[in-house]
Amino acid sequence: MATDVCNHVKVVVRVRPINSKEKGDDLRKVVHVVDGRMLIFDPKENHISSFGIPKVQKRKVRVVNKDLKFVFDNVFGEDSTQEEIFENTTKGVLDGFMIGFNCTVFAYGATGAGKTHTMLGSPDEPGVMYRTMKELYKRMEDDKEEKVFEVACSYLEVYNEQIRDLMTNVGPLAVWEDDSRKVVVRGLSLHQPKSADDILKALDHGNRNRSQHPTEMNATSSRSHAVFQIYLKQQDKNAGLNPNVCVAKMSLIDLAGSERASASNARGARLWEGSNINRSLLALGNVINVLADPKSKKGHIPYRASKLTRLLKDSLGGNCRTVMIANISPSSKMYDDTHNTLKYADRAKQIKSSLNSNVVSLNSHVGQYAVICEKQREEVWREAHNHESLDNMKLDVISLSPRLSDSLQAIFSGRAQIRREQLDLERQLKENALRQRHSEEANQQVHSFCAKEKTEKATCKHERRIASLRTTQQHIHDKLIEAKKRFQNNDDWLHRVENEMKLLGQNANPPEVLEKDLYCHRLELQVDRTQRNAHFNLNTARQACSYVCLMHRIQYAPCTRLIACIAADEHLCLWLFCYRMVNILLPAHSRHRVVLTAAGLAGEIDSLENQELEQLVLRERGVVWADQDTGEQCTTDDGTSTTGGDLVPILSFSHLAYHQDSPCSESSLSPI
Ligand SMILES: Nc1ncnc2c1ncn2[C@@H]1O[C@H](COP(=O)(O)OP(=O)(O)OP(=O)(O)O)[C@@H](O)[C@H]1O
Repeated sequence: MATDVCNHVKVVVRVRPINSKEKGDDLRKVVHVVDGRMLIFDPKENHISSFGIPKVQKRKVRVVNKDLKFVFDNVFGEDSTQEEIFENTTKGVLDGFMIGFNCTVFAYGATGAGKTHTMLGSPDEPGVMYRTMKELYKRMEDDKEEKVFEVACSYLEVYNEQIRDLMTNVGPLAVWEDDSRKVVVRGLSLHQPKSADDILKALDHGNRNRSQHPTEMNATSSRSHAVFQIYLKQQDKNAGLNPNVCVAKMSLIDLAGSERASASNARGARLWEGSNINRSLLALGNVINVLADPKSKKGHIPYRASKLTRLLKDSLGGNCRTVMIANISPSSKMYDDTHNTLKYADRAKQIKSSLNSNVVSLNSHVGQYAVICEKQREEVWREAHNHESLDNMKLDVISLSPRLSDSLQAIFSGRAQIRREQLDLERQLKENALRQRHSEEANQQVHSFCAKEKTEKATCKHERRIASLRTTQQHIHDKLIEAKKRFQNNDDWLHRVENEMKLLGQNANPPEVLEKDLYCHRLELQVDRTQRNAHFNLNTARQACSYVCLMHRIQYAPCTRLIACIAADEHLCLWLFCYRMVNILLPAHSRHRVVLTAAGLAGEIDSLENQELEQLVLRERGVVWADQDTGEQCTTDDGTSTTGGDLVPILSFSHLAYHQDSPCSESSLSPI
């Protein structure tokens, strides 16, 4: 179903009716709609209709007929209705949207060709935006028994390469990509309409803020690209423990007119405006060209060339279902513009996109998604540093610095993500080891105290459990290896960016601003790591203590006094430490209270308290280990000695099975 809904970019053409300005002696129709899919541009004599005047006399403007045949997914003639347009464009796209695909519908065409009429319409004849929302609300209502929906929308314009929130009339706003490479406009307001009519009001409100100026072709010409975005989050109501959450974005875009500045006789500010419009439309065209070119390897898609293409990055060719509505006038007055629009639309028709639904199973595919994210981030990097542009342009600090800065941002957020995953996997490994050990212990105890029939049964159960735990362990190991590889890739990528930074600076020194950027990222990562390690240590400490207490039949409760000082980054020492503390310290002293302190555990224990605790620990260590041969040594079951640095025996838990050798073995067997 999904591939059916989403296997190509749909391109439709809408021909608007001739208006009064286009009815003149020297004008004629240059578009002949053959049927619902085909039109002829600048047709030969026999197709030409010349507004009721004998055509032969009226053919003054163009001598040569191009007679170009264009085929599109749909061609709508002059008398097409708003309803028809909606039914054949966005309505179909809504099917994909409802199952989690990003969707984009945009109206392209010269000034006065009918884009705003198509997208927005009028109160009497509402356009695609309103009808889409109405249909969306209807579908949500139909599905409300099975799903929980949340809708939000935003409305912005891109005017003179600046983004402005049309709902709040605030701007300029910055566009960037978040960790998962979703396009985000910083500071853009999101609204939660209750009904489609709310939307109509919001659109009306937003449009009053839109940049409009009269042009020769249109008295109320929109000089900006208006982007209306709808975000839909849905979740199955009855999906049990594994609910599918799906968030999709639909962008409905009324582009600014694509006319050439020379044709529109623009001057001054209007000329500047026009050149910005054309620049972004040209950038959009270039993106479409690359996406449409079957020979292109799609290595570099120039999304970054304009604000518009940056905004549409996840709306063209990527994980997105796209409909382009090309609006044209049938009049020869707009001959060149119409021809250009048709060529543009024809090009867009070639885009083939491979789509993925945004449905994410909450507890699966995380690793897979992380891999995809990494790949995508690398793509950003490549895009930002494509070699052609580096060779051709002199290294320009002003233009390249922001790109490198973006790359650093992407690299470090990827890095933090991988680190978090690694830490989580390590924790899972620990837990798994703990469970295996626990099972071993339980089995041993059954063997020591129970009758033969019971031991056989217990062994069987134990073996099954161990087998399953080992499988899980292997699985976690694999994931760790995979995370390691991703970290390596991230590292390579960072080195490349660092080299670029050096190239960009002088005497192999990166520009100061980038160096600071890099330093800040490293610092952030370090803080993040320390905090996570501290939490990790704390949790591990709790588990270790409860486990060790369990083994020694000590009640693990707040009233138990065990002092464990855990050095950040050395969580493995913890096992040794807890073991010693419980095994050695407890029986020798009557104070039994668990105090867990982790270095760097900011916020939980202030430094004074920390110091006091450390001193207390050291004092107690001195007392406890005065009994031992050497300060930090303890004897394991096989007679070898371990230190804090020699962690293998600790990790194998071998010493725990032999607590009878320890000074506290007897007392530890009886609850305190
Ligand atoms: N299909 C149509 N049926 C009837 N009137 C139309 C149609 N398309 C456009 N018009 C009318 O033509 C005029 C110009 O249309 P519109 O403002 O939609 O053009 P546009 O492409 O958005 O122009 P611009 O880029 O300058 O904003 C408007 O008065 C509009 O009502």
